[in-house]
Formats: sequence, C-alpha cells, structure tokens
Amino acid sequence: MSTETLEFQAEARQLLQLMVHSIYSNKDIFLRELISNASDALDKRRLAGLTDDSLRADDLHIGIETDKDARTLTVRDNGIGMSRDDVVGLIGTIARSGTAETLRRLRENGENKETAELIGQFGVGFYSTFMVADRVTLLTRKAGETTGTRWESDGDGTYTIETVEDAPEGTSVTVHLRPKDEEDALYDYTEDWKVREIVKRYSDFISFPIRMGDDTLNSMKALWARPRSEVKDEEYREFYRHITHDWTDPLEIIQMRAEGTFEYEALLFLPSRAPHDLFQRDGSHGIQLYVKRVFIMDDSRELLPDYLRFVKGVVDAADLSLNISREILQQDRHIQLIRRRLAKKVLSTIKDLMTNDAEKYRTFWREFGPAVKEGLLGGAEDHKAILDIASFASTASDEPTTLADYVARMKDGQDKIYFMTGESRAQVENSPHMEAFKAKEYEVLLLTDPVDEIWVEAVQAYDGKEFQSIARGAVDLPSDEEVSEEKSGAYAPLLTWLSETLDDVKDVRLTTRLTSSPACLVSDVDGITPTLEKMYKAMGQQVPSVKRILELNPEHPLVSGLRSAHEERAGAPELTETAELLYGTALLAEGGDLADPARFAKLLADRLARTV
Ligand SMILES: Nc1ncnc2c1ncn2[C@@H]1O[C@H](COP(=O)(O)OP(=O)(O)OP(=O)(O)O)[C@@H](O)[C@H]1O
Repeated sequence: MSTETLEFQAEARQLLQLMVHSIYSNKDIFLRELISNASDALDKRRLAGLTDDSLRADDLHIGIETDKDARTLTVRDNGIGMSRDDVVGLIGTIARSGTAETLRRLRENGENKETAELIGQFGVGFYSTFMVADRVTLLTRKAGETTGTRWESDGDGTYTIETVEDAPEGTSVTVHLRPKDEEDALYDYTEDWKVREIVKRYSDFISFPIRMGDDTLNSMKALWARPRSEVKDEEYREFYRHITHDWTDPLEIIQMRAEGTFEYEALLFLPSRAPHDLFQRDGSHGIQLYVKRVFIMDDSRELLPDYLRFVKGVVDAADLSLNISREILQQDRHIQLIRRRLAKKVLSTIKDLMTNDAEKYRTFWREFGPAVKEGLLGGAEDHKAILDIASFASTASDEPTTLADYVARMKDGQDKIYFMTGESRAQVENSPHMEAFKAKEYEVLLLTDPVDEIWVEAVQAYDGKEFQSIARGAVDLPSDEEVSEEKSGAYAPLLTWLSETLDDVKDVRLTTRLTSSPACLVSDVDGITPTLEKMYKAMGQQVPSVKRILELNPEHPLVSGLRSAHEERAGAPELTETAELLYGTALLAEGGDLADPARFAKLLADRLARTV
C-alpha cells in the first residue's frame, strides 16, 4: 500500500515543536499519557461490546514492551483502536479547545522555566512522547474494521500514514528513544525498573491490567473504594489528572459512601481553577459514572446540579445496570437522590473550607462563585446553603464579606441588606446612588457578576432581611429626614416641567439620597436595571427600553439654580438644554451610555464657552 506524507495542522506543529525542544523537567510523564490513552480506549471497547456482541472482547489489557538494542518502548492495548480518518483527525490535529490559548501564552513568553511549568499545566497527551523520542510509530486497527493504519513521525512538521493489512485490533505506540541524558531528566526508558516505577507512581489505579512480560505492574484498586487514610495524596492527584486532564492539583478532595438500599461511593474533586468553558452552554460536566467498578460514562450531568458542573470525580453505584442509558439516568429516582446528597456534601465541604481554610475558600469562590450563584436561580432547596457560602464585594472593606458578617454589622434600625448591581466595582462604588449610603455609613454589597442581576430577583431575603437595591424605587434610609413639605411645594412646578420636557424619564422627584451630585436615575421598584437590559440585548433578546425616574438633589446649586431660573423665565430655550445636560450627567455618572453623545458634547461645549 502506498504511503502518504501529510502535514500536521499548524497548532499541532507548534505544540510538537515545544515538545521536541522541551525543557520540561518531568519527561517521565509521556508513559503515563500513553497508558491513560490506552485505558480510555479499553473503556470505549468494553462499552461498545455491551451493545454490540461482535465487539465483545476478552482480556482487555495494556502491554508494555521494551527493546534495549533497538532502544524502543512500546505501549499496546486491545482497545477500540482508530480508523485512518481517526488517526488523521485525532493525532494530526489538536481538537481540544483551550489549547490555542495556552499555545499563545507559551509563544508570548518564549520557553523558560515558567513556560515549562505551563506545559506541565495542560494535558499534552500523545505529543508528550516527543519529549523523549526522535521517532514515534503508531499502529492501530479499529474494532470491527478489517484493515489497520500505520502512522509515523519524527516530530517535525510532517507524518506518514499508510493502510496496512496485518495490524492487530487496538493500538500500539512505539517510541524510538533518544539517547538517555539524565541531566536533562531523560532516563533510560528501556530499563525495567524505570518503567515499573513510573507505572506504580502514575498509573496504579488504572482499572485494566498493565502487563510487562508475565507481571502485572498496577494494583488496579479503585481509589474511591479505599479508605482515605490508606491513599496517598499523590495518588489522588494522579487520579484527578487521569480523569480531568487538568495538571494543576485539585483544591479539595471529597469522599463519600452510602450504604443501605442503594449503595454508592463517590470521589469528588474541587478543581483549583475554573475551566475556560465554565460558562459555555455545552461545556463539559465533570462526573464519571461507574457501576461496580466498571466505567459507564463521562459527563454524567444527572449526578450533580448544573451550578456544580465544575466538580470532577467518580460516582460508583452498585445497583444500576451496566447498560444504563442517559435517558434512564434522567428519570431514575435513585440518581435524583444521589444528586441531592452529592450537592449537599459539596456545599457543606465548601462551608467547612470557609471556617477552616480561608485561603482555599477564597480561591474557590473567586474561581467558581459566579457558577455557584446560578444555583440561586433554580429550586429553592439549596438557596440557604448557597447564600451561607457566598461572599460579595462590599463597601465595608476591600475583602469580600459573607452575608452573615454583613448582617452582624447592620446598623441599628437597618432591616434591609443593601446592594447595587453594575459592571465593575469602580463603577458601582462611584455611582451617585451610593452617596447617602457612604455619608451615613450604611454598608452596600457591590454585585458585579452578570448572574447577580438575576438572582437578587429570585432570592427575597437572607436571615429574614430583605435584599434592597439602592438604585431602585425610593430608598428610605432609617435615619433620613424627609424632604420638607415646603421644599416639595416650591419644587413642584420645576418637577412637572422636567418630566414633560425629558422624554427619556418616567418621572422626576426630589431625593435625600444624594449628597454631592445634582441628580441620579433610579429604576422603578419592579423595573429592570440598565445592566440587565444590556445583558438581555447582548443575548439577542428584545426588551422594551425601560424609562427610569430622575431624582434631584434640592441641596445642589445646579438644581436650586434651575428652580429659580424656571420660576423667573419658564419657557426660555436654554433651560431645556440645562435639563438635558442634567439628565445626561446623571446617566454618565452611573456609567451609562448617552443616546446622542455628540449632541451632549456640543451642548456642554457651548455652555462652557460662555463661562470662560
Ligand atoms: N491508544 C489509543 N487508542 C485509541 N485512540 C487513541 C489512543 N491514543 C490516542 N487516541 C485518540 O487520540 C486522541 C488524542 O490523544 P491525545 O493524547 O493527544 O489527547 P487526549 O487524550 O484527548 O487529551 P490529553 O492530551 O489531555 O490526554 C484521543 O482523544 C483518542 O481519541
């Protein structure tokens, strides 16, 4: 059969270059990557055999062979194998998202110690063989197909591929080793002891036998079935890497076991950083389902609520059928029970972190808080537990605060939890709405995650204290004096005129919430906020533009001056311009967008010209 020479996809080529020249100090991991791939392929083969008798296979295992003279190491599996197209698509390209981003960072930094670490942080998979090899040969035949494929590359820009008749089912990868160079952490991987050591260290829990000659090198013990005290942290970390391809260590390990009518064991991990697809609609979920030690499926969304989709790990249920499908999972009552229990356990673990390891808790909340808060939009059963572990930026300090601490600091007579939503801390903190709260030292939560706009609607109260937006409705601070009747009367004609003149506002009224600004805009009690309006629009949803209320500070010279001017010469055209400027300033002060910035700028420039 003819041999074709093909080029690696550009990104794949860059990644290969990095591998070939890598100074990453842990080159041993190439073997773990090959074993991990083989184990995945065996899982797939076993699953395929469950539904298709012709694909049933006995003695699924991984074999390792070394040849000292040829200086090769081969990892062989009798798993699912790959078709020719699979090989081109899976090995010749990098399909994984996130890789492009990592590569860009690597390129920007040039290779140094830090970038070497970066390499270590993202799964390099099959390509890691090029850290130790000057040539790699892959021979594979997909289960059920008659011909196989031989692939070979020396890690430069191209590879050869040919169809072959005599490949066994499954895959073997032969690594042609570079000369050993221990200073460069490149060991002699044809040494038995070295291979044993690597397998034991990284792959002991792999559930298929890893054989070398007549020996099985791994214990195959499921980590989740072993008591926590008997498992080394290192083993948990390796397992975490195996199931997640995340090379940073997990933040926390959670182990659970339920006995009785429906038995299951769970080993869950809180990662230490958010994946790039945390907020993508079909980003992956992290739970693998096993039944009696046998892998059934990845990405089991049914086992944890969506807002905990970043939690990784394994659930091993004793009483499910090996043939269980996703459809059945969705309806299974036991699965729903497991889901409740797991969610509870995850939330209580985070609560424990909060009390016992503030640093870890902070990392957790920074990375995953925005996702966890989505849980406040769904059924109310988790609301209390979520609010208990949440923390928020606040005017009280630079550090986030919990709601319990906020409540403890509430002033005498204060019965509401004040908050303001917006796009950034700076924007919210400097908004005019904040003035009276600052002046009178009422603490305000600064909510700047997009989800904050929505959950505050769904959740009414915490610990009996209602949430109250300070940019909405009339805010009566307990210590506020009302605007005097005399003043209200004096301003009535101005307010009426302004509300007729300014098309964009719904109403105009006096307020005591401002101390230094002349005016601000507030939403109606049940109106949507401008940030929410923007969010809906960004999602392509049509929302009617909501008119807000213009509130005036009668103590401000601009406002009192406008009142006298209106009294003296109602109908003068420059008063209309002043009204427009007043409204535009209020909009700008809260970080809003002017409908006609050019007109605003012109009015302002004309006005300034008269003052210089
Ligand atoms: N032994 C094998 N048998 C069958 N398919 C394989 C084998 N090795 C690799 N593959 C296929 O090639 C793909 C790419 O492998 P590679 O190791 O580069 O990345 P990965 O395993 O998907 O992710 P990671 O790099 O995080 O390990 C795999 O997802 C798998 O589909």
